[in-house]
Amino acid sequence: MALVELYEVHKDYHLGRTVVHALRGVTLEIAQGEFVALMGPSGCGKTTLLNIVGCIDRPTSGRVLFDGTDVAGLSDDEEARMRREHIGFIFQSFNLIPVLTVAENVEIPLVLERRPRDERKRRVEELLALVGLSEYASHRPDELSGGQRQRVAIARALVHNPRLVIADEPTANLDSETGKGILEEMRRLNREEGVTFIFSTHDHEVMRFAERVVHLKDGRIHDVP
Ligand SMILES: Nc1ncnc2c1ncn2[C@@H]1O[C@H](COP(=O)(O)OP(=O)(O)OP(=O)(O)O)[C@@H](O)[C@H]1O
Repeated sequence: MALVELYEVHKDYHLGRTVVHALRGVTLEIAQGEFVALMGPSGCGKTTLLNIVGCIDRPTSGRVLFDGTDVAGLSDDEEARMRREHIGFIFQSFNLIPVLTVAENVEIPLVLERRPRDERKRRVEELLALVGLSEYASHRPDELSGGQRQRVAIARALVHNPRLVIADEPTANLDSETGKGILEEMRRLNREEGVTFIFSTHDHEVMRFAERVVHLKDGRIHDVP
């Protein structure tokens, strides 16, 4: 059963009189439990596509279904609830809240879902251990390196057991060993807990971890022989 379905998705951006065709008819299905890498050169539309898959942005034309529901038919509130409960995000620019501690940043999705305090504490500890940041729980993001901040963002994306995690270049700011560890953890969570992952990358090394690679070029999916 497909978790996400895109049919003939186009996305145009208007810059003054110029129209940028960021996506030019993307049809893609992602099944529950898949581990998918989205590869392609800078500017080919990876971030645009991930934002549409994650219901952060809407297409100019075409259809997007999440778990069989046409996203176009949802109100803004319903769409926000779906994102909050079922999707975790990892961005290139970590998007951490600077006045909160590392543990509090990771806890946010659980607070939004009103999970009990004990469960929140346990999950946050588990996730910080998973990304190797247990001893930084009470630090603030500006006391961490870029790589450590991204690992906090990864812990936050996974903490509420989402069905889908969308990661825009999750390893771009990590050294190769740490990046490998993060991908192995993502793959483990994918296998053991059935979380579906789609992540973008430039890095061909990353392809070793993906069970499926989708190649994007000039806003279109293309097959690589
Ligand atoms: N908000 C926007 N307004 C105008 N043009 C945009 C906007 N966002 C993206 N674009 C354009 O759409 C195209 C696709 O951009 P996108 O960020 O999706 O590519 P990408 O493959 O993620 O690139 P990178 O790997 O460098 O992050 C590019 O030509 C970009 O300049």
